[in-house]
Amino acid sequence: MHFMTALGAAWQQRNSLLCVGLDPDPAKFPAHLQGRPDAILAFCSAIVDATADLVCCFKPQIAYFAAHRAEDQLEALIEHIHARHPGTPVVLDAKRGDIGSTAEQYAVEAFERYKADAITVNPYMGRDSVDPYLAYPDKGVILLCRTSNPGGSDLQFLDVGGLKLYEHVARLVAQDWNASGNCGLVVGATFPAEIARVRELTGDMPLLVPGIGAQGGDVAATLAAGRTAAGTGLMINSSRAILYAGKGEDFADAARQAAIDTRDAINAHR
Ligand SMILES: O=c1ccn([C@@H]2O[C@H](COP(=O)(O)O)[C@@H](O)[C@H]2O)c(=O)[nH]1
Repeated sequence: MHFMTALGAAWQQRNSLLCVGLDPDPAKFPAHLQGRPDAILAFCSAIVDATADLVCCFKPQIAYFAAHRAEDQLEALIEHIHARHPGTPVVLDAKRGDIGSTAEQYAVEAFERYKADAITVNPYMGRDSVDPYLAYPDKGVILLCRTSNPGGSDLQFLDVGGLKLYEHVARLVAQDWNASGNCGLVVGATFPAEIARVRELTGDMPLLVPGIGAQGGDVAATLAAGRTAAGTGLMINSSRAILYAGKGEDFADAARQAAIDTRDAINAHR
């Protein structure tokens, strides 16, 4: 199924714009999982099973798996999501960016090895570095635009001929790169004014919005700036605030409650 079709269905059927980010840090795992060789998979699967009915997508961040030589557990986790929670899109947060021949390998890794439904990509090496991902028309290609970190302003706020660089990226992607209708953009919840500007430039393009929860982004301002007329258009990510809501054996129940609270806080402003 096309990523955008699956995302649209998840928004409607789950009545949720919440994306749960899967950033497993073994140092923060509850004691009973510590030391298990499959701890990352066990932790993430429990979070997924506890929250799947509350989300429009999951976003595993590849660094948290690769850093612990746990790519096999990432593969198994995505297989688990597709098998147990069909119709739940998986956005692989990899922020890839390289010349075309290398990008082809990254695209195979994301879409064929991991079977992700979408990937985050850094657009700053230009169109030919993104084409290998766009060549999979059913897969989502979510390009960094206005990132949530303070240092994002160093480059993304530069003036490039009357527009800020992030505005240029938003317009370029919306008007040129999105021929297959499979592009989205990353815009941080920490910058609601820029969410509004990106929404203005891109129509109803889906926006992946990290930065609520641990980074302190404002939910109400995010919704006011970024929701579409249909009250959707956003994948609002929270990772640490949900994953580590509890520290004990009931960590998945605590994560579920945190996800319910976050989904409801988002829905209160749709
Ligand atoms: O601009 C960006 C792009 C990506 N991220 C990623 O989102 C999550 C945020 O985690 P929290 O614990 O909810 O802060 C993480 O995987 C980042 O790599 C981002 O924060 N900002």
